[in-house]
Amino acid sequence: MSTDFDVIVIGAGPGGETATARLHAGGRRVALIEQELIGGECAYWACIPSKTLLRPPEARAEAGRAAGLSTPALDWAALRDYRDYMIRHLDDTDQITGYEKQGVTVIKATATLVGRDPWRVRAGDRELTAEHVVLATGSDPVRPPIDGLDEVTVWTNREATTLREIPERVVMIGGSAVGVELGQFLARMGAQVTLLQRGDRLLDREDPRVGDIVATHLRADGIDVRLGRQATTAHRDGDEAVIELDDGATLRADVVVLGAGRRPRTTGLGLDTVGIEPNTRGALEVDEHCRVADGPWALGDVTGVALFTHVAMYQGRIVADTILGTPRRATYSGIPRVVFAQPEIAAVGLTTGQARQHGLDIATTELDLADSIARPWTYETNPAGTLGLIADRTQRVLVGAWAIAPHAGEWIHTAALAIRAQIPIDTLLDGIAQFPTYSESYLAALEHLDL
Ligand SMILES: Cc1cc2nc3c(=O)[nH]c(=O)nc-3n(C[C@H](O)[C@H](O)[C@H](O)COP(=O)(O)OP(=O)(O)OC[C@H]3O[C@@H](n4cnc5c(N)ncnc54)[C@H](O)[C@@H]3O)c2cc1C
Ligand SMILES: NC(=O)c1ccc[n+]([C@@H]2O[C@H](COP(=O)([O-])OP(=O)(O)OC[C@H]3O[C@@H](n4cnc5c(N)ncnc54)[C@H](O)[C@@H]3O)[C@@H](O)[C@H]2O)c1
Repeated sequence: MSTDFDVIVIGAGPGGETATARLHAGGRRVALIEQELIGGECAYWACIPSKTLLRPPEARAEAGRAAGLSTPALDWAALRDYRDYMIRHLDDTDQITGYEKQGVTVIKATATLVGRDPWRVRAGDRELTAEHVVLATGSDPVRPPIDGLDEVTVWTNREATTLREIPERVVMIGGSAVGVELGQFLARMGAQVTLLQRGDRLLDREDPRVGDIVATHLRADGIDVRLGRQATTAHRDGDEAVIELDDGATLRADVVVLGAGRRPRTTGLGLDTVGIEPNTRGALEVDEHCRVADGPWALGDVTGVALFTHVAMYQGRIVADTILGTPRRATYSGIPRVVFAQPEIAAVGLTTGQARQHGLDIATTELDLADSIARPWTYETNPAGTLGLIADRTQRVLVGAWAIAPHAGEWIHTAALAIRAQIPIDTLLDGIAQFPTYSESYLAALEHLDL
C-alpha cells in the first residue's frame, strides 16, 4: 500500500533527530513532527544551557585553586547572553530550513496516533500515513505531591535554565543530577541554596561513597544539604515561598526548583487508539531493537531506559539501522553517567550493591588521586579526587567504576570501554597511560584490586 512517508518521527529531541538524519541519509522519505522546538528539551532547557551556565563558575573556581592565578570576576549579563545564544534564543527557524533544504518534511504540530496498518498520524489539520512510526516524545518533570506547591513560585528545569536573574534564596527539591548541577550553579552565582534530598544520600542511584563525597563538596560551596528530608506543604507569604519540612523545620525562599525526576511523555499521543499501554512507570517498553511489541518504534526518555541524550541518540541509531534493513540489538552496558558539577562526577556500569545483587564475586578499590598520581598536583594546589573500581573476580573484568575529579567525565570513558568490551584486567594492567594525566589513575587503582 502506498503511504505518504516511509517513516514518521514524532518528537525532534536528540533521539528523534538522530533517527531522522540516519533514515533520510538511508534514502527513506521521513516526516519529523515537533510540537515545540526542533532540538527538544536537551537543546533549549536541559543539557546545553545547563552545561553553558556551569562552565564560567567552574572556571572561576579552578582559577582560585591554581597556583599564581587570581580569581576572575563573573559577568552574569555576559553569561546570560551567551546562554541565550547557545539556546538559539528559543528559535528553531534555521533548523527547520536546514531540514527542508535536505528534503526532510518538518511539521510543527502536536502529533496523535489515529490508526495503524498503515500508521495514521494526525498533526494539526493534516493526517499522514507511513509504514513506520517512531515515538521520540521525551519526558516531563515530576511535580512532587506537596500541598500548596501551586501557590508558590516553582521552577522546573525550563525556568531554571532560562533564568534572567539569580534568585536570592532557593529551595532545591531533589539531590540527583538536576539538583546537584543546578544547585551548585545557583549557589556559585550567589543564591542561598537549601537542597532537600528524600533519600539518605545524594545521587542515590550511585555508589554510596559518591553521594557522601558530593555532599562534602556541595556543603563547601555553601549549600545547605538536608538528607532524608522532604517538603510536606508550601504556601505563599507575600513574595516568599514558605516550605514546611517533614522534620517540622520551615524554610523561606524566593523560588522552589524541581529536580525530583522525570516521567515519560505519552499523554495525548493516542496510544489507546492503537492498542498500546505504557508500563507502570509510564514508559513505553521496547524490545532489543527499540520496538514496542508489535507496534511503533520508541526511543529516548519515553522508553525510560536511561534518561540521557547519548542513550536517546544511540537508540536513534538502533531504530534507523533496523528500519534500513541492518537490524541492530541495543545493549546498555558501559554507558557513562556524568554529572557536570565541580569536581565532575562520573560513573559507569554497576554499583557495588548492584554487582552483589547480580551474585558477582567482586573486588573493589578506592584510590585517592592526590596520593597516587602526579596530575592533580600540577592542576591545583590543594587537590581532591577519587576513583573507585568494581571488578568481577571470576571473569577478571571491570564491571563498574566511578570518579569524582577534574575532567572525570572525559577519562571515565576508559572504564566505559573496558566494561562494554569486557577488556581483560590483565590487558588493562599492561596499559600505558600518558604521564601526567588523570588516566594514569586506572593502573594505580587496578594494582590495588585484590583479584
Ligand atoms: C536540567 C537537565 C540537564 C540535563 N543534562 C544532560 C546532560 O548533560 N547530558 C545528557 O546526556 N542528558 C542530560 N539531560 C537529559 C536529556 O535532556 C534527555 O535525556 C534528552 O533530552 C532526551 O532526549 P529525547 O529525544 O528522548 O527527548 P526530548 O529532548 O525531551 O525531546 C522530545 C521532543 O518531543 C516533542 N514531543 C513530545 N510529544 C510530542 C507530540 N505528541 N507531537 C510532537 N512532538 C512531541 C517535544 O516537544 C520534544 O521536543 C538533562 C536533563 C535535564 C532536565
Ligand atoms: N549530566 C547529565 O547527564 C544530566 C543532568 C541532569 C539531568 N539528567 C537526567 O535527567 C533525569 C532527571 O534528573 P533528576 O535529577 O531530576 O531526576 P532523578 O530521577 O535522577 O533524581 C531525582 C532525585 O530526587 C529525589 N526526590 C524525588 N522526590 C523528592 C522529593 N519529593 N523530595 C526530595 N527529594 C526527592 C530522589 O530521591 C532522587 O535522588 C535523570 O534521569 C538524569 O539522567 C542528566
